[in-house]
Amino acid sequence: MNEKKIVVALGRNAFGTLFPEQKKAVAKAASAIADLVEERYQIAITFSNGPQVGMLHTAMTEFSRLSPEYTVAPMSVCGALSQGYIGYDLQNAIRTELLDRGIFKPVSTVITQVRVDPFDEAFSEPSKVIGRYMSEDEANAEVAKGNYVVKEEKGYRRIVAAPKPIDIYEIDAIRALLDANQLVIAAGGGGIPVLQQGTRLKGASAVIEKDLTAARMADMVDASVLLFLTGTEKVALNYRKPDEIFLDHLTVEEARKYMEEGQFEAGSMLPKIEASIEFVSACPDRKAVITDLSKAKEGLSGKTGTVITAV
Ligand SMILES: Nc1ncnc2c1ncn2[C@@H]1O[C@H](COP(=O)(O)OP(=O)(O)O)[C@@H](O)[C@H]1O
Ligand SMILES: NC(=O)OP(=O)(O)O
Repeated sequence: MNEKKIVVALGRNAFGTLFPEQKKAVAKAASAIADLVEERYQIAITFSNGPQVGMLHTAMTEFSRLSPEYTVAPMSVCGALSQGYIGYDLQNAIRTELLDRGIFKPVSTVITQVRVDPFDEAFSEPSKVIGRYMSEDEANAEVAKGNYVVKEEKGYRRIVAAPKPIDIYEIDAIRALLDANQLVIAAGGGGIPVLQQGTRLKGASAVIEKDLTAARMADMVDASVLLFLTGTEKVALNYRKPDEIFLDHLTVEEARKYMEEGQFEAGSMLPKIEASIEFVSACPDRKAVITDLSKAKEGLSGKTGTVITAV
């Protein structure tokens, strides 16, 4: 048996946003995961939730406006809803894909809480983009409700705080499932952000960057590979410029240098690079791989993707 433990971080293109869209999209992710199961990896999966958590929060807020007997759902609850709803579609799709290939392997989703620091500066500087694009009028309405928005090329988006993940409360359950060679989906959407108050965990109004939680989880289960399945086959320098070049390999030192040069876009490629640096720096045998969702197997075997190693 291949003893390699890997953590796979599935990006937004694995899901789409709306219910039917997501159901269709997860089939592709399920196929990528099944390929890795066939290679006999022990796999923990985490996933994006930015569009969905925004959609759920808007829906729940509107619902409470229309039916005042229902209270507004806090962002942490919407994070939990998104974990359950995306996890459900994903575990179902993976189960079917595996059975169609003649493989029986239990797949489960763990509702996962992640500790954040109440004094994290992110709480006073919202930066995490969630939900769909909005018109200027819709954006103004959000601001009037006390929410934050940012203007992007294609319109306005909501932004929320993205505190750093510190600890994963359900890590023992995740480890136990991995050790039992079961497929585990955990810390979806970066995990539900919680503040520890004695024995109580209080949901925080935030959405954690899932790339950073993926690195935390990969470290805590002592994975040898952290695999980001996203929308690009390789990381680029001079992204989308005439002199764009795609990278096969990055050392931590090179990655830090390019980060300082501003080569990686905030909120998209930058957190993957930061997460990769954090994960591989802790142990020289580890590697992080960034590649396209359709190239999972090739990325892991070193045929494509950008590999990040300590040296
Ligand atoms: N330097 C870069 N090299 C390659 N892709 C980049 C770079 N900077 C930004 N990107 C864009 O970032 C995307 C990945 O970020 P994003 O879609 O936010 O992540 P996720 O797939 O985890 O949801 C890529 O598909 C690509 O379009
Ligand atoms: N939680 C999170 O990082 O989601 P996105 O990848 O969709 O931004």
